[in-house]
Amino acid sequence: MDRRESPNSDTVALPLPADIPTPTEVAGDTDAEGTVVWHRKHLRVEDHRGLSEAVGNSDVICPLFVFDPTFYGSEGLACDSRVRFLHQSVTSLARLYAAAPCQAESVGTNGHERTSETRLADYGGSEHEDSTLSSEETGLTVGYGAPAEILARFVDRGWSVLTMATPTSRYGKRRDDRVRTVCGDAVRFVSGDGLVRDRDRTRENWQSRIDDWLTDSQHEPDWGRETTRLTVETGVTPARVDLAFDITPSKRRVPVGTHRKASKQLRSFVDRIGSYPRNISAPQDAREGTSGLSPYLNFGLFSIRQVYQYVAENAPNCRGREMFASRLVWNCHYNQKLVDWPGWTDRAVNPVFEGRNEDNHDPQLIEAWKRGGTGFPMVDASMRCLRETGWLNFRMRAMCASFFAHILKQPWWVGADWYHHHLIDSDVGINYTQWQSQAGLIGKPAQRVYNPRKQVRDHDPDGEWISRWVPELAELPSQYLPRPERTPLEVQENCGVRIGESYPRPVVDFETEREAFWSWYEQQRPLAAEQLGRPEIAKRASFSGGYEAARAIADQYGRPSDDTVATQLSLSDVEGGEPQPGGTDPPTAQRLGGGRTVDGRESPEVVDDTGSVPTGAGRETGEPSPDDRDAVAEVPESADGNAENSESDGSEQTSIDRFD
Ligand SMILES: Cc1cc2nc3c(=O)[nH]c(=O)nc-3n(C[C@H](O)[C@H](O)[C@H](O)COP(=O)(O)OP(=O)(O)OC[C@H]3O[C@@H](n4cnc5c(N)ncnc54)[C@H](O)[C@@H]3O)c2cc1C
Repeated sequence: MDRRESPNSDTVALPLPADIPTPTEVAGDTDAEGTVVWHRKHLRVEDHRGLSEAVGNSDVICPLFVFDPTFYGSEGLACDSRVRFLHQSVTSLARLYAAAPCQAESVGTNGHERTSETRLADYGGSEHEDSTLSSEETGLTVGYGAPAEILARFVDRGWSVLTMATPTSRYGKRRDDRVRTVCGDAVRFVSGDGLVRDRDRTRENWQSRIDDWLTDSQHEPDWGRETTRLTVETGVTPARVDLAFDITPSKRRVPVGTHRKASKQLRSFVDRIGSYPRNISAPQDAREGTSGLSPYLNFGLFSIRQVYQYVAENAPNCRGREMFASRLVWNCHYNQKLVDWPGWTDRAVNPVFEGRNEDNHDPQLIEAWKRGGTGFPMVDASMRCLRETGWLNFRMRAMCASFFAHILKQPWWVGADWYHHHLIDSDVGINYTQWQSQAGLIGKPAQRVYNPRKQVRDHDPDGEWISRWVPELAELPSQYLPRPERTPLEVQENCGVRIGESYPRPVVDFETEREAFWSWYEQQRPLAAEQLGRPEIAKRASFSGGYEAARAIADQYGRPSDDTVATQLSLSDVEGGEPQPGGTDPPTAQRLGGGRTVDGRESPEVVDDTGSVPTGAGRETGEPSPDDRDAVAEVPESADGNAENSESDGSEQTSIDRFD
């Protein structure tokens, strides 16, 4: 296993068929049923529906994790620091299984030598951060190879396979399809994450479904049934894979992937949840002030529900608790989008915007953005922080994405892939959907454009954050940080910071590019809105307000009906004639409470299901606009009460008035 010569994804290394005993052999009972619990992302033993069902219905279980070579080759977009986090998490999971209170059997690869003992549970998890595991410490079978081929070997030996469904795209989707093909009825993907998969119109009553799921009892394995757990000792361990692929993490301050650390992080966050609302926006406050749970949630060391319920039971009733809970719902909301349309990673959700900025592709601008050399200090500090630590708060992620797409005018997916590579918490369901949203590819009537200079004044007025990440600006008096290029030469001389030499001038003119974007977006808006009126595009966009929300935008902002036919024809050209998923059902009326509608009529009613205060048409369409509540709360209000427009150099987002 060498990273430079990564094995073909069809390679099956371990375990070999001869290593796998049948359930009957393990249990010593001819009627014994055995289930492989295949872990992919939900790396935990609590609130895990697949595991609970397996323990409830089988005599023998075999928890399995497969290291898939594909993720270590060209399709593996993760940086080494995230790979290391995964390896630590798998190790920690193996230790949790080893401590599970069940009869434990293990077979070695050299001739079925069997050991057996009963272990006691210690669900606190281990402190160990290294990925080495002695045979006593592991209760997890670890394979290396193409998952479908490894699972098929278990199926051939009489095992069934249970796994938790996860929102996937690209390779993950192909892998799961292949597993279904190869294993047939022997494999079941169970939905245990609150997302809706069992209906076409997934957004109908979505909020009440998710509320029910969040407050419902957790799935707990009933170990008292005397289930036997089998471990096939394959010789593959996270440490070995780490070594074989020469995983060399270079980031600093990366969280450690163990269940114990995850629990500590959650407990410590609950102690400081009261100050969460005021720590969200400024990047230096957010580092310690938000929960820091995203990598643990992404790899599933906790379920969203476990965190939600722990906070509900242990945190004081305060605004911070409410805001945090709404963000857990956003996690589900964005992941539901990926369930509804796996194309989010590759194509613009609104066909009007397919290919947006591809003609402008400029490797030098992209490089300046990636390395933090754009001449906009807040962007540069954020991009350097991302590369060095693998984390940024929401506002800085959104600002850099907005800057990349609207001001540098570069293809959104290049930026999204860069985030996906560097973020320790990269969750395909959130990262790519957020990118498309920030890059304006959905076609919502109002589109936010962050102003990086305003962000300096609002969130780093003393330059603490900027000095840390852009040390060449540390000596520049802080009043010049929003626009270093306007620093008088005399001041530059005195402080020793030469703009254009030690720090770059802006790579583009912000105001010109923003104006160009606004007028372009204004032109595109009717076309984009009209597309949202098509059921298949509404399904893709997956607004929390469902089809009705998308239809409402189409009705209010789409072209007059006379133009509709011509527009649809030209738009299908834009789409390149690709097949459209979904049917053509007209939207049905939906009651969601609230009573206001986009066009002022009575029903259908739509609701903002996150409890946030969305901007522009978001509020009207039921599409949550993450972070807006905080943006509004934290920007001082101007005399006219319009918080967003209080800056002299223009607002950070297009106002809805601009379009009306
Ligand atoms: C362009 C862009 C890309 C993003 N990519 C990711 C990603 O890959 N993975 C990821 O977890 N978050 C992503 N986010 C959302 C958000 O920035 C992070 O969830 C948050 O910064 C993680 O830190 P935390 O756990 O301390 O957050 P907290 O504020 O403590 O939030 C708690 C949890 O709520 C969820 N959450 C918070 N904000 C959001 C949001 N806006 N949308 C959806 N869920 C949210 C996350 O699971 C998070 O861990 C992205 C945001 C943007 C603008």
